[in-house]
Amino acid sequence: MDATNLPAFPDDVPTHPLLVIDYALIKAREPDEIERLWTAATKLGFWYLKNHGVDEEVRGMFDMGAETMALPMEEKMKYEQGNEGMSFGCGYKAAGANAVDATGMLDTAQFINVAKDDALAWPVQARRDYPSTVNARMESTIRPFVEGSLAVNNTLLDVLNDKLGLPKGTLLQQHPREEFSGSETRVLYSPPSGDRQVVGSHTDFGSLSFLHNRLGGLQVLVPGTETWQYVKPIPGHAICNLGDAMTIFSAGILRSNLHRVMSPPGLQGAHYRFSLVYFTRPGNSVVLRALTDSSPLIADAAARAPDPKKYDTGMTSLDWFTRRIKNQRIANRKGPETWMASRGTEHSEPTVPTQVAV
Ligand SMILES: O=C(O)CCC(=O)C(=O)O
Ligand SMILES: [Fe+2]
Repeated sequence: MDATNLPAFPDDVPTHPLLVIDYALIKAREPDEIERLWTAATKLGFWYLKNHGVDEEVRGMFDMGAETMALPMEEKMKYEQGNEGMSFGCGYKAAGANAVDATGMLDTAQFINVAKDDALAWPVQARRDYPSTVNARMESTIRPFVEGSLAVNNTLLDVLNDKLGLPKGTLLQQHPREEFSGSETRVLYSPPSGDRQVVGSHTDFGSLSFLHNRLGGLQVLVPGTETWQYVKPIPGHAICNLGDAMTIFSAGILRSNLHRVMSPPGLQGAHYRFSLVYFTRPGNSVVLRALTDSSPLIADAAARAPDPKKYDTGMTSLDWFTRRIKNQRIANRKGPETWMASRGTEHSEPTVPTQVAV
């Protein structure tokens, strides 16, 4: 996709302004910028990130996505992720393989997902095999993008760790580089889809998503409102959002907000849409529960939570991820209960921390 030939995001469509966080200042542990990140992470769980330094790798990944999506359907289907949630969601996902709502409407997005474990182990195959277009760019494009995204996400986790009052490195220990996990990179591809949902309303499954949008279409449901609002892509700005694992670890202090993808608005809606994400997810064996033993702030939030059981899931990260992936596959649908079984932390009330001014 040549980003320079795309129409601009329309002026007359309402958007939700995210806070712009400067990664260079976060890396320098600048206190005011950390405070702004904390505000974004606790209030909406979405923010723009500028100066992240991964732009060149992002361009290569969009090319990899275009090359992969251009393969014959028959070739892509050899790598389809399957209905078991077992191949940890990795590989290719055909359009219409997932439900977008409780009625079983079908999604319109194709995905190519590459596991972090495979990108880092290449040329050794750690988890599964991929189309030739992925293999061809594993070394030159995918591994550098994964490394760059890991550096950014790990820095953000480290800063949030300290703000949550956790002992140094606690959050990073939930995401060991060497342990297999659901961490992956994804290129999404969708045709003009009119009023249909491209990706249904969801919270992200893991900890932290590092998203790159060129066309609009991403929408968030801002807490306290009932209307979906577009997030406008800004060149050079990534969009970061927190996932369920962070809400659970923090007993609701950090927010994993609902979002979905629609066709891009205005003239953009006539174009095929590509987007790119790196998802940081906890190690497979990590049990998803509030880190109450490690932080008084989290212990206090858990004690005040209306339904503390929500933050003691009894599930490992692998179980959580498999449950969500599997129950959104249309082939596994029995009825609306399958959709409900695919849901995340979206029904949690936010727990406002007592000791922190926001
Ligand atoms: O394509 C986008 O803008 C968002 C994709 C997304 O939310 C996801 O893959 O989880
Ligand atoms: Fe998402």
